[in-house]
Amino acid sequence: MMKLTDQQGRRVLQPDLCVIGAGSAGLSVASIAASLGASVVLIEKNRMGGDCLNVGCVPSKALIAASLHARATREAGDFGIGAGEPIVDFTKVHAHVKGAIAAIAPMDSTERYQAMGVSVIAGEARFADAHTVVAGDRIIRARRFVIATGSRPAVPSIRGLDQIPYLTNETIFDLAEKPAHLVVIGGGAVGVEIAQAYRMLGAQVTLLEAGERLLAQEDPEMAGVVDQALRSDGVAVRTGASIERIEPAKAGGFAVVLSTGESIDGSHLLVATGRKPVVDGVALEAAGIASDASGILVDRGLRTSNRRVYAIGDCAGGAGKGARFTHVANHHAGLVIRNALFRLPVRVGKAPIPRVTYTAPELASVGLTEAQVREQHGTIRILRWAFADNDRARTERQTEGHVKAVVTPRGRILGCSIVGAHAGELIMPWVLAMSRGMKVSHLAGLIYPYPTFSEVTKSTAVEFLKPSAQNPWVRRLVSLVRRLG
Ligand SMILES: Cc1cc2nc3c(=O)[nH]c(=O)nc-3n(C[C@H](O)[C@H](O)[C@H](O)COP(=O)(O)OP(=O)(O)OC[C@H]3O[C@@H](n4cnc5c(N)ncnc54)[C@H](O)[C@@H]3O)c2cc1C
Ligand SMILES: NC(=O)c1ccc[n+]([C@@H]2O[C@H](COP(=O)([O-])OP(=O)(O)OC[C@H]3O[C@@H](n4cnc5c(N)ncnc54)[C@H](O)[C@@H]3O)[C@@H](O)[C@H]2O)c1
Repeated sequence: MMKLTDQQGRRVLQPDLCVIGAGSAGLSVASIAASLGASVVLIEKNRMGGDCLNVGCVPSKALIAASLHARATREAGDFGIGAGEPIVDFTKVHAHVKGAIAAIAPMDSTERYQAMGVSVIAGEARFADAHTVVAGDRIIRARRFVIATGSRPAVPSIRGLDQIPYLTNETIFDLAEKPAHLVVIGGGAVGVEIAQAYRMLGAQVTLLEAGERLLAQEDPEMAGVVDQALRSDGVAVRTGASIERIEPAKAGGFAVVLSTGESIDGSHLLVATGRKPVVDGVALEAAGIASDASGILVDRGLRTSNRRVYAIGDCAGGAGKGARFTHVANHHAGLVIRNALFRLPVRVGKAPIPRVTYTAPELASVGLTEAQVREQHGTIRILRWAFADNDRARTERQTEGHVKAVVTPRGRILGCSIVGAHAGELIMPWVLAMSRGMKVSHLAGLIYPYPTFSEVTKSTAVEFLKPSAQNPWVRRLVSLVRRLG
């Protein structure tokens, strides 16, 4: 990489790629580019690993893992194992969550990236002009820039909220005590995952969702199973909840007052009402980069209004706006590499993107929901298979949930949703089939090991073939062959 100094003696770096933000998106693009021999500068103003490692996927899944152990202890009696109400030490649960972060952190560390040949700069990056980024005393004039500044919690304007010390995903994983009564505002992925985890760990939990149902992006039939699971775990789920105000309670804590006049007292408040892209702090305007509420505006090639600059991951808006997941950030990174380093044309939005909500049972989906399909397609077939009819699920007493696949009459897969144990793992054959244009009959024809949960895929796919068994021609053929001896 070329290094110069400017008139004020500041170092000027001239790498192939300058990446702003070392979260899932930025790290991914930096590591692939470096492995291909490109010179890369990576700038991070806070913690390496971004949200996913520090305040998102990793701590939430570690918390959920602890909560599943608590649940398993409660249910051990069903298997003939003496147990009972688990003793949950919240200090140790907190240590486990932090331990999970610490175990993964070296993978995202400055040291590892520097060893790969990436120049890592700790500091805030700001555009000085269309070709230049400044970070501390460094000036970076890269061939291409990638903005990967992520997203932050979107906090709604509820009267009195600013008077209460509320939690968001940025602070809840620092909690090392049992909340007497956790009130969660927002029934999206963050809200349902954390509400259920704390409930399974023994806390009283109320979940307030303004909409008519939880997990609004998901098929209502499948999200309904998660809703029921939360309720039977003892989470007080309140959909259609309109919050009037929040005020300090006389006995300490706070009271959430609904528009019905009902008041709900709580000790800890989690705000999980969505995310908004980080578009400030980078001086986008200095580089002629447009943004709006959806994020930094990009075209289908993830390029911003400044052709030398891409925006990827949670901060991408326009044609790049969609599901905000770590695997989407990684996918964006791959597209940018192809375009920036190899000049290959790329198009975001083509690949089927799976999504998983890590509740118990998990909810995983890919492609279109039934309602979306009914808007766009004529005749369709819905295939279902219940976990209760899977032998492994029966042996493990995990019979809750089902698979629902939406296919065309010719067997093209338009979408699949699975709610049940290991749904996040079980969705992958459906993702593969959709990505490669395979039909549902291909999934029916595979050999699945017995007894596995993955047989739910075979059973669902075989449902597609069942009407053929009733076909009079098939029956005539069978009787003809029988007569041949
Ligand atoms: C509670 C929770 C649980 C989640 N669980 C999952 C999950 O299970 N699976 C999943 O796929 N996704 C999950 N997500 C979503 C996932 O965390 C995000 O999609 C992912 O982190 C996006 O990566 P990113 O790189 O775009 O942004 P981020 O991870 O937010 O990284 C952006 C980085 O840019 C830095 N930055 C910002 N501005 C500047 C600047 N001017 N200069 C230098 N650095 C800057 C920030 O400090 C940050 O480190 C979860 C999110 C939350 C909140
Ligand atoms: N398992 C995963 O992959 C995972 C887990 C957590 C988060 N995420 C990512 O993070 C994103 C953000 O998650 P999220 O759950 O914060 O947002 P979300 O947008 O998915 O859900 C927010 C919910 O809050 C509700 N809401 C908004 N204002 C409200 C109010 N005043 N009162 C009551 N309810 C209100 C909305 O109706 C909505 O249902 C997700 O879309 C996803 O991309 C992914």
